[in-house]
Amino acid sequence: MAGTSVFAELVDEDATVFKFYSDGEWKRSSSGKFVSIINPTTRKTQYKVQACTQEEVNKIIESAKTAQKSWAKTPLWKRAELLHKAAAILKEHRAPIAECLVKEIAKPAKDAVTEVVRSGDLVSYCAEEGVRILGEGKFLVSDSFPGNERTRYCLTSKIPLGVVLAIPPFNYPVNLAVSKIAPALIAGNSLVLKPPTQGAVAALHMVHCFHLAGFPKGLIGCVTGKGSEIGDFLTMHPGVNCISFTGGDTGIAISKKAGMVPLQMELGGKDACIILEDADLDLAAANIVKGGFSYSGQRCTAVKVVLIMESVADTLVEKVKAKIEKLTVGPPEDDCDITPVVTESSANFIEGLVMDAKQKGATFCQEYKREGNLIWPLLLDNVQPDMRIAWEEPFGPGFTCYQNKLY
Ligand SMILES: NC(=O)C1=CN([C@@H]2O[C@H](COP(=O)(O)OP(=O)(O)OC[C@H]3O[C@@H](n4cnc5c(N)ncnc54)[C@H](OP(=O)(O)O)[C@@H]3O)[C@@H](O)[C@H]2O)C=CC1
Ligand SMILES: O=C(O)[C@H](O)COP(=O)(O)O
Repeated sequence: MAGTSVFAELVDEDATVFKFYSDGEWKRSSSGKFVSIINPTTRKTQYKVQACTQEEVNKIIESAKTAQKSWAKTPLWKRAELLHKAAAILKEHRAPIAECLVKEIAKPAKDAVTEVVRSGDLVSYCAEEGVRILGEGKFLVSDSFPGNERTRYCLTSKIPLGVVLAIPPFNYPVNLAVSKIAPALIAGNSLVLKPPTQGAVAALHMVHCFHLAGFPKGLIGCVTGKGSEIGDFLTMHPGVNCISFTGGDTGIAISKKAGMVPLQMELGGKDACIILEDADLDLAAANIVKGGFSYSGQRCTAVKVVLIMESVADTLVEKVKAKIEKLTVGPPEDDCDITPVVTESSANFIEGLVMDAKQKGATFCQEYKREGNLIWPLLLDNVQPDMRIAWEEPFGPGFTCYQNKLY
């Protein structure tokens, strides 16, 4: 269970509020304020995390700055060894972390376990690749450019940036956090994590696995609080040397405010699947449904638009409809295919796109159905360019649009 056994020190005495991680210790915020994490299925408060203050953010960044100096001098093999250890601990404790993913973001139970295991594998992969890539350098000579003799030599090697700020989104709070943490650490940087509010408790458990692995004090910090409240303070902080962000339009705002630090931005999208006349339609239908509806469409890689050649469109739509009928809809604990979307505001946003499409004449292949945050899978045919859903990212169960006339 979350916050028990090796994770007991993450929670306060009454086991409801999770602490933040600073200078190698789990702490309560002096703010005395908390952020509630609402279970998308029950729509009740599941956990609470600390609403950290600006002073606490300053302290975490200061510790990260100090710790990074000696970490940069730590041999590569030693950095890799610690990462492999963290990966093993993460995988060993997959059950309680997966439970958090089920409760915080309604990820289907099996997929939640997969996310944690995959995260462990990614940490090990980064450790291995890091040893190879960072161990390499380049030797350049000067006579490659006209007019120059071979009288000068240049050696290049990769050096760390310093303090990396990592901000992942809710849909993979563990996997998209370690995909920032592991590369940053193996390269000799320190790391400050601001997890998404929905998914913060899973992320805190993951951070504890790095703590248990024995990383130096202060090298990793984890600050909790609403992005809208502490986000600007973090992203504009002079102690931050690099920002790695994954999420939606928030990334555009961060890019404008962040100033002269390297930015890594993985933002939203509108992924298209193109079906040609000679396609294997059974295979295409299976992949469209998998791509469009896994984790209820809340993946940046989800299939969101399908462009089909007119001659095969009707046959393919029928095949996709038949597969949609077989999807199970319900709570993540039952490992249903379609589970509640992450927040009520996400569900409202999705509903807004659907109603706009309805008003403008899209064909509904199923009846639209919603209960709380749970939205039944829906396929819209004959979507036209003036409909919002043709362009905006629903981040919800399917809404794969068939634009028969676009080919
Ligand atoms: N390209 C890619 O690889 C991927 C892209 N995505 C995209 O992510 C989006 C869904 O994720 P979602 O979590 O809703 O995205 P958001 O952009 O809403 O949030 C992402 C992160 O930013 C934080 N945040 C919010 N406001 C600020 C701020 N002012 N400054 C700094 N940080 C802030 C959030 O914290 P808090 O939760 O506290 O608000 C969260 O941790 C979709 O658009 C999807 O396409 C998702 C996965 C992969
Ligand atoms: O960014 C995302 O949404 C995830 O990285 C998607 O990963 P997947 O396509 O492997 O599920």
